[in-house]
Amino acid sequence: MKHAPFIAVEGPIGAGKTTLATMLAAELELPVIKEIVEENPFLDKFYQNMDDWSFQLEMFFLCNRYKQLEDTVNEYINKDKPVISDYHIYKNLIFGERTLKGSKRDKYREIYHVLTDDLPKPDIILYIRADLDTLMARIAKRGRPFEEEISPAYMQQLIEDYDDAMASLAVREPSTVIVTIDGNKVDFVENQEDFSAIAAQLKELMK
Ligand SMILES: Nc1ncnc2c1ncn2[C@@H]1O[C@H](COP(=O)(O)OP(=O)(O)OP(=O)(O)O)[C@@H](O)[C@H]1O
Ligand SMILES: Nc1nc(=O)c2ncn([C@H]3C[C@H](O)[C@@H](CO)O3)c2[nH]1
Repeated sequence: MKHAPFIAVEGPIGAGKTTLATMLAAELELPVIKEIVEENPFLDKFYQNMDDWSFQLEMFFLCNRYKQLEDTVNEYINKDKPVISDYHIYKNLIFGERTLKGSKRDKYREIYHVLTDDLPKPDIILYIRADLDTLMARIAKRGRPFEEEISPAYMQQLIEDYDDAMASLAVREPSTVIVTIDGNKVDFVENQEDFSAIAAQLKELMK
């Protein structure tokens, strides 16, 4: 790669993004950027009533991620240092298109593009796919109280939205390398060989 890569781990809720990004950062000695979850004042309310709270929540995520991306650009990308993040800012659009309706969705889409279109995007995406049963089990095991309200229908929709979004990103931005990881079969937590294979592939891509 001509410049130090910007790497993002993506996938639906509970796919293992933070887990994998943290493990890869330790293995490859990369700085890691993580989503701030616990301080989000709207998540709890959103899961109880999505229609009432989606705009506040999506705007909160967008503003936070915009700030984090700005910092990442200044601290790493402009200094040609590699970095790994446990999300891609594009996920704002994946969620926003699903949770918002009508004019709020139109306004949000516009704001998303105004804020992010001129900012650097990840060169490499590690996309973790997993089926509904696997994801619901992981979310339950993790046990965040506000996520008890997550319905299988919402999750199934997100799984499909993520597949569509990654396919359209591959067409729109062919220079982005997307590595798809089958999270049902590949177990980077319990199986050292599985983790080593992902780390080796990433090292190769970073050259
Ligand atoms: N391959 C795996 N095998 C078993 N457990 C896993 C695996 N990957 C993640 N987990 C567990 O599943 C839960 C969710 O993982 P994690 O928090 O990394 O997901 P995430 O994709 O970052 O979630 P979110 O979308 O909410 O940010 C955690 O309890 C984690 O320990
Ligand atoms: N609606 C919505 N929009 C987002 O951009 C977004 N990003 C993450 N999440 C949810 C998933 C986990 O519950 C929790 C932690 O990732 O927050 C989101 N929800």
